[in-house]
Amino acid sequence: MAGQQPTQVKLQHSVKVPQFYKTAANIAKRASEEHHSLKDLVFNANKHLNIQGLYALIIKTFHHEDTLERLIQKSKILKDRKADPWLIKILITELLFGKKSLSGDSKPVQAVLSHHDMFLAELKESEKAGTLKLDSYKERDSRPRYVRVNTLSLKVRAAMKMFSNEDWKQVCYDRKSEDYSSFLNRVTSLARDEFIQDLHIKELFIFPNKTEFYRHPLYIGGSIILQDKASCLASWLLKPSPGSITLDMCAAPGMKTTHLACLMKNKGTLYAVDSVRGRYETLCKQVEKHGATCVKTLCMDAFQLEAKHCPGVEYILVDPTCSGSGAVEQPIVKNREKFNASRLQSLTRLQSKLLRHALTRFPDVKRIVYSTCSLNIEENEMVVEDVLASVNTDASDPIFEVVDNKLKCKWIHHGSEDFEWGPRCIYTKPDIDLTNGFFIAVIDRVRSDEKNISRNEDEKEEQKHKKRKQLKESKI
Ligand SMILES: C[S@@+](CC[C@H](N)C(=O)[O-])C[C@H]1O[C@@H](n2cnc3c(N)ncnc32)[C@H](O)[C@@H]1O
Repeated sequence: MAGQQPTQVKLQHSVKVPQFYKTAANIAKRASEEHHSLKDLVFNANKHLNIQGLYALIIKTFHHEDTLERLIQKSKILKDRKADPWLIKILITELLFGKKSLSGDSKPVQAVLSHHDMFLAELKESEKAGTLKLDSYKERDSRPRYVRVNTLSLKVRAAMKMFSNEDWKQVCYDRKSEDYSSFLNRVTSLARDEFIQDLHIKELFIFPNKTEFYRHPLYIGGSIILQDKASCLASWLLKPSPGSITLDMCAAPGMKTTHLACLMKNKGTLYAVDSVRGRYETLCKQVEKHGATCVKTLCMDAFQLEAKHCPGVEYILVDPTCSGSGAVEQPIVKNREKFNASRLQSLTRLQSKLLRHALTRFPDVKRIVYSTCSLNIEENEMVVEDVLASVNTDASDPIFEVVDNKLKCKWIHHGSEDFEWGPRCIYTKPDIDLTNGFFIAVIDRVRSDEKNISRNEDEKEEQKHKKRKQLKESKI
């Protein structure tokens, strides 16, 4: 009997590190060292894995990164071992700050387990000595919790009432006369049982940092959405009118799409496009969950998108893939030079191409919002400058212009003064605005583009001709 035991143990304990941890380590490494967007990497991971759990474990690893590096150094766990340092960090995080257990017979798991007592003792000692350093990463995320009411299923007043019935106390102020700095002071001093309506976006409520809403019935039922204020501002500044035709060119996972549908009161048509299948599927789920019935989703490359796919588009949101350098949950780039050299260039190329496509392919468009969650001028003002210069061929009589936005007097950070129109854009800054870092430019058509219109007329004529020819041929 005793001889059978090892076989049973082997069946339960794999000698391989579970795929979940390997994926987590790989994503953490790429997000940290190459500065890929953490959210993009997680969303694009193998969909058979628990995506939410994966994201949570990586975030926890970043939260504790300083501590983990100290433990690795003190334990010498990596010495004489070929193990991937990120895998070791992920495993220690799971053991100390996550599930608090690890299973399997793989060498990295066994190595981490063999240091368990030492890790615990070390943590205890630093805590006693008061030297348990708070991670810089954790300190950075002092943002409050933003809760956007899905006005397609719940009125703002009704939501206020529901929260008040749950014993939340609403901080009241006069939204018309309040200045932005005093408002920010109110937000920073929210008590644990208080919430406040946002100064700019009336459907947005602000709760204290890290208030848990994932199990709240309003969240589960799709009546509230947990969306950072900076992200809400992009759709809010585009403000498509109800009944209009709008295009969300880089839509997944759909946070801004569902907000746009609310602003349009589900009237008109909102085309929501994304080219990555997995992300597109999430977009469809979000649209359905939040009752955004005016949305038509399209899984396609935005560069293939022409006016015939979404006729009459008046408003366009261009929110492309970016470095995510403004996102608070994004780890600090360790190898900035490597990142700058390789990735920034390809990102800015993609961003310019998408914005140019939005400006030149849709003859009825009157307003475009370009936004990124990056604080790099290369991905923001420089992209806008580059595209406007190529589209406005006659600089003295431009077709498109960056215009002032509704935040003019109630905002602190604007775009760079190195660009004549820079101060008309806005930046949100984590330490000031208590949001993710974001850039938003509102671009209006100020005159029609005759060349483009005539080209479109030509295209229409050509299509009519083709149809007539096909009809003739089918009759013969
Ligand atoms: C920053 S995310 C958009 C976030 C989204 N607007 C939201 O608020 O939830 C950028 C998206 O652009 C998509 N994307 C990138 N290049 C694209 C292209 N050529 N055509 C369509 N979608 C593209 C990516 O798949 C990604 O989902």
